[in-house]
Amino acid sequence: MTDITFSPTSAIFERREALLEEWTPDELVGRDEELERFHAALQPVINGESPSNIFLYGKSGVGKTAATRYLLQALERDAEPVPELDLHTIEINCDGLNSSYQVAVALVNELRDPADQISNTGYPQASVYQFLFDELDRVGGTVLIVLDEVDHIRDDSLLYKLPRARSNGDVTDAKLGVIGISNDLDFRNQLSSKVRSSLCEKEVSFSAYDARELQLVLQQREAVAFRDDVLDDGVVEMCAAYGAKDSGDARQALDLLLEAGDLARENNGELVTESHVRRARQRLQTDQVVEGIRNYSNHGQFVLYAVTLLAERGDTPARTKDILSAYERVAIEEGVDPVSERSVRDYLGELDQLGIISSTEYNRGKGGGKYKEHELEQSISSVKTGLSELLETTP
Ligand SMILES: Nc1ncnc2c1ncn2[C@@H]1O[C@H](COP(=O)(O)OP(=O)(O)OP(=O)(O)O)[C@@H](O)[C@H]1O
Repeated sequence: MTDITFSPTSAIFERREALLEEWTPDELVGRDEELERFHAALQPVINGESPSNIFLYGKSGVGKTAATRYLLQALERDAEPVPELDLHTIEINCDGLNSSYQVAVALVNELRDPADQISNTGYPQASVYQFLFDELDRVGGTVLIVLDEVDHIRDDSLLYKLPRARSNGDVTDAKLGVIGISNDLDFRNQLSSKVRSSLCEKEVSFSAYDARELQLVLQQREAVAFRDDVLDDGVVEMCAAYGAKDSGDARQALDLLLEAGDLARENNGELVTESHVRRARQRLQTDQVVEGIRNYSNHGQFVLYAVTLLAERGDTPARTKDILSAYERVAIEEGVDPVSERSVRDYLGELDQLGIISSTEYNRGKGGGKYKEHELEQSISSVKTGLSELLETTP
């Protein structure tokens, strides 16, 4: 291998990390309405009253976690000089902690000394709850517990117990407030009414970002992340417009700006242009497609592989019956029983919906019947990258 060297390049970025997920801005822009309602719901805390339980919901990347951290930091700062207020906040992400039991253990451990932690098994549920209530009383004062991705908890016993702990007399010395956060818009409706009424005393819904709000978010990061005047006119507006059209997710809009900056840097450019944004978007979409295929069911992947084989031979667009025969050969080679024709049609429908293939229906007129033709919507190489794990095991 020839000598490879790395030398720092600094024409584009000033602080690239300001575009990464972990970076927390000092000020949260574009969320005025949400912040106002959330702020009002937290007001009892600073008044020394019992906190309300608050439920935040909205799609992914709309600033729920960021808003929570931002407001709780401000609340902690303003509570500090108030002598009669002793405020504690705890944040737990419930992703990966799938039961009330596991979340309760995580909360106990968060409140306890590192030397005094408990394990995830071996105690009856009631004992773990008792540990938790004891810890809360020991800490005392006002305790706000943030349960991010709360919809990952499969049973609702903790969600019933915790918000009512004080009124039920389980906790006497601490004033407790639960802040539940969820991306799953159905979660709230699926809760039993008794859980809903206590967990969701105050609700704050977070709307998807529109293009104007995304522009504010991006401009705030641009000022920190990029060198002066490196972004060409229209770059921020374009990222914001794509972001609003795709999903209204700030994370995706920030990723797009980062990828555009990376592309400009890879090309040794001195400016990030709209053309970089377009290419960055294509790259990110390809990444998403590859990821989508990777996580797709086995038979779905076999059907897609059949379409890919036909595409490689130049036989696409192909009719459903031809894909069906190709799929059956693939399944047999893989040593699995093929699924029914009906299921293959369903997979083709799903792949069309996902934008991985495109399907067109033809009608041959009277007596001729209808038929469909399918072809890949994505490049053969990105589809094969997505199918790579399957292809590795194909004899
Ligand atoms: N208004 C904003 N101003 C600045 N950055 C923001 C804003 N909203 C979101 N972000 C950034 O976008 C990313 C995603 O935001 P956040 O994690 O708060 O979303 P969320 O609604 O909690 O969704 P998820 O559950 O998917 O995390 C974070 O990096 C965050 O810093």
